[in-house]
Amino acid sequence: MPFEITDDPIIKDVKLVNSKKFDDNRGFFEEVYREKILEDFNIQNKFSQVNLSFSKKNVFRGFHFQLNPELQGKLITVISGKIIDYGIDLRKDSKSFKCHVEYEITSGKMIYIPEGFAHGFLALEDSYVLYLTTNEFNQSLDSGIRYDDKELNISLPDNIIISEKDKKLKHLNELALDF
Ligand SMILES: Cc1cn([C@H]2C[C@H](O)[C@@H](COP(=O)(O)OP(=O)(O)O[C@H]3O[C@@H](C)C(=O)[C@@H](O)[C@H]3O)O2)c(=O)[nH]c1=O
Repeated sequence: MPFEITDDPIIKDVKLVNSKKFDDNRGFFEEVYREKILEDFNIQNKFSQVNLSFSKKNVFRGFHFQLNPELQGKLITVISGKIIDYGIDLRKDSKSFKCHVEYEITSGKMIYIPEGFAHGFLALEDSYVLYLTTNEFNQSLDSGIRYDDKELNISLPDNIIISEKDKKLKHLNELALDF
């Protein structure tokens, strides 16, 4: 089995994936995506887009989500560097509504954040982050929550670097969600 896949203990739909790494004197090999195996573990396995971003140490991107009818589930990994990845459950009928997960992700580890979640990450080092999304990007449906919203119970360091766009995001209680 090329992957070890586990559920988050609280928010079961969030999955942690460890890839089997084949090291040899040339370097290493590992699989990033295999349709059938993801399906067996209830990870939505039809992805429409693959993204790569580079973030300098202390950059925070988030907390982002795409609105209906083009929600985005995300399968996230790190090519080099180290991030803390966050997923916030925004599904109104979920027992874990407004709860979040946070995991350190490095090369060889992946996290699946389902549709109906906001997503963000903090770069603990200069980091290349690669992620697949279940729907294509649609700027008119792009949305997000302010990084410092107290309701989220997520405390980020004071020295984070964020985009002008992310500084202007709204608080959770100002957003109309229909997930
Ligand atoms: C996300 C995205 C952005 N863009 C463009 C829009 C903009 O001009 C530029 C930078 O966009 P952003 O500032 O939104 O990039 P960024 O802050 O990295 O946004 C990403 O953050 C992480 C946490 C996610 O979960 C992603 O889904 C996405 O929202 O890239 C695309 O063309 N396609 C895309 O899929």
